[in-house]
Amino acid sequence: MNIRIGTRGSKLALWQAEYVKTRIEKAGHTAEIKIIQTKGDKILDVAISKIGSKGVFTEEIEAQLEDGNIDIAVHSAKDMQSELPQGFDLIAFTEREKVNDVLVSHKDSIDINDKDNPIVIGTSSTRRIATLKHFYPHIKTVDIRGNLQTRIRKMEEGLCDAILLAYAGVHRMEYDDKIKLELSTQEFIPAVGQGSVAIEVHESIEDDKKQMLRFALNHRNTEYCLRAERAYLRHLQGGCSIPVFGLATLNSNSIEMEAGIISLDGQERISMKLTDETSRAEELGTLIARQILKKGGDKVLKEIREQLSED
Ligand SMILES: NCc1[nH]cc(CCC(=O)O)c1CC(=O)O
Repeated sequence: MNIRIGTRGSKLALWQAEYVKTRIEKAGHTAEIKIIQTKGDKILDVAISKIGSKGVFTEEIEAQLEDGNIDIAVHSAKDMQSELPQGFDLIAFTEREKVNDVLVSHKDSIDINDKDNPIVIGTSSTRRIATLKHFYPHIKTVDIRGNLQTRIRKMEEGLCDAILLAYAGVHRMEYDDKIKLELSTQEFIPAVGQGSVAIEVHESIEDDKKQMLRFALNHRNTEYCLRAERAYLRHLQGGCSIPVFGLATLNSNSIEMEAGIISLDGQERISMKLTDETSRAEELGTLIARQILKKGGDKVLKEIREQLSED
């Protein structure tokens, strides 16, 4: 079989597409990569949250899937909305990379606890900003956009002392030597889906192709975790600009998930941990979401939505 892979053209997106291509080839098939420009790639000077519509990085790719010009689209799982447009589905999740966030810097000494000379951290993620405000209130943050290469340049030009990023992306772009600190997943619980690559298809895909792709690309344990986390996100209706977090892990026969929400100012952080049978991954995600809402998450979520729509 030959699989046509659609992807954005960023370096990280291309790494993901190449990775998927190699896996398909190892399973004895062929694959080719088609780069697709999205609205999000063209508009670089406006905050994503202000471009407006959902799916600024996916619309054009989904159009190609629907028209049958490509068979699959490859995305960072964490960038995928919790509910896809009608007719689209995620059919595989690749084995998850280490899930931590890390501090990347060109400087030798980076001390996140130094209150006398607090470091300035570059990040645009509401989850990371709020988490820093909660656990490290002395730290200042500065907005930083662009791909990893651009962010590192801006940091080196003096915008900030360090940038806060997902280990997975830093490692894939081979900047490991700039990692100065690994944040604990107890404080910095990652974004839903962080570290895994998701395979999207349109429902018109042939069954045998779909099965081959699942066999070649899907990592079962990762899939259970991602299904739990995405169910959590779906129930909260959290988009990528809302500081919610969730991390599921598998033990021998059970799935454990810790998830929560944090107010934009970092003051209120609601989180909880629950365990269930692996086969009940989605129910677990939904249950945690319900409990979080009940524990005050509904109020925090409402506040966040109001604050985000004001700016
Ligand atoms: N939101 C951007 C994004 N989407 C995926 C990754 C890389 C790692 C991953 O796939 O989880 C990143 C960068 C980051 O958050 O540091």
